[in-house]
Amino acid sequence: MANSKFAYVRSFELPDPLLPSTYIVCRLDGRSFHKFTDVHGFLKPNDERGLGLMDRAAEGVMTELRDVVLAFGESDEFSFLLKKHTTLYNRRESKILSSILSILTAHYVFHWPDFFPETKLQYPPSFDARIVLYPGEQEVRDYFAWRQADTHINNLYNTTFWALVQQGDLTPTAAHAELSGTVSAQKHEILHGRFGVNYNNLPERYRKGSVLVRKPVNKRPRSRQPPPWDGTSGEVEVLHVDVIADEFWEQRPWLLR
Ligand SMILES: Nc1nc2c(ncn2[C@@H]2O[C@H](COP(=O)(O)OP(=O)(O)OP(=O)(O)O)[C@@H](O)[C@H]2O)c(=O)[nH]1
Ligand SMILES: [Mg+2]
Repeated sequence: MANSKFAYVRSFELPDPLLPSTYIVCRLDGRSFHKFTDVHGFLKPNDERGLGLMDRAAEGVMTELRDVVLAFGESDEFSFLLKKHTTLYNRRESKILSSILSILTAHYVFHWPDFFPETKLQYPPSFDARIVLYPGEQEVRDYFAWRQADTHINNLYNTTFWALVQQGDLTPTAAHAELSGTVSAQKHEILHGRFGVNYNNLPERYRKGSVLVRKPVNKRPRSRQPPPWDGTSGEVEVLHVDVIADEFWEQRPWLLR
């Protein structure tokens, strides 16, 4: 057969399965979003439209890939958690990573006009992605706590920085110098004392990031047999929770099953 002479090249395609019974987390991050947000006139430090669009794109991922049970987003990044025993694409790393990446990017572009009706896309935005495997529940909990701590730290810094620049008329260099070595209480004090801003009254989405949670199936099966179900319904809920810590996971045990 004509084909057989060439078919050996297939053997160069190596399998890339992710370890079974581990938690798969895929994190995406906007490529050069410093420039992208500047070119498209995003408000500083937080643009409600931009963050809403990221949430919408992440929801697209969760709608298309039912095994994604949780997502957390801040700034230009989103992390997706797949259910522990997922068999999506036979757990092939490249398939899972590239699918999540392209679904999010496509939704970001597709929904752009809904969030930025007045702003034409000047060039195609893109994202990078990585997959990390976590062996147990504790690492998964700590992972999301880590990302959310990052949100708190960055947002407090950025909010104070831009208040000093925009309202305090400091140069960016002077604002950086003023904030250098300050702890969070001092930043709260600068915001409150000098600009009358109570940080805790800023929108939750800015301070806490966005959490997208797959809702559980509510229906009880007729028979006593456990249903052959994957533990999740299709519905996705968008939350802005204080801390993604113990209580959060205990209230939603299906996420780590
Ligand atoms: N003005 C504005 N900028 C934002 C907003 N969200 C994200 N950004 C920008 O996006 C950047 C995200 O940080 P990084 O991911 O570290 O930087 P990056 O330029 O995307 O660089 P790479 O990720 O390394 O490609 C921030 O530094 C901001 O410049 C927003 O709501 N408003
Ligand atoms: Mg980035």
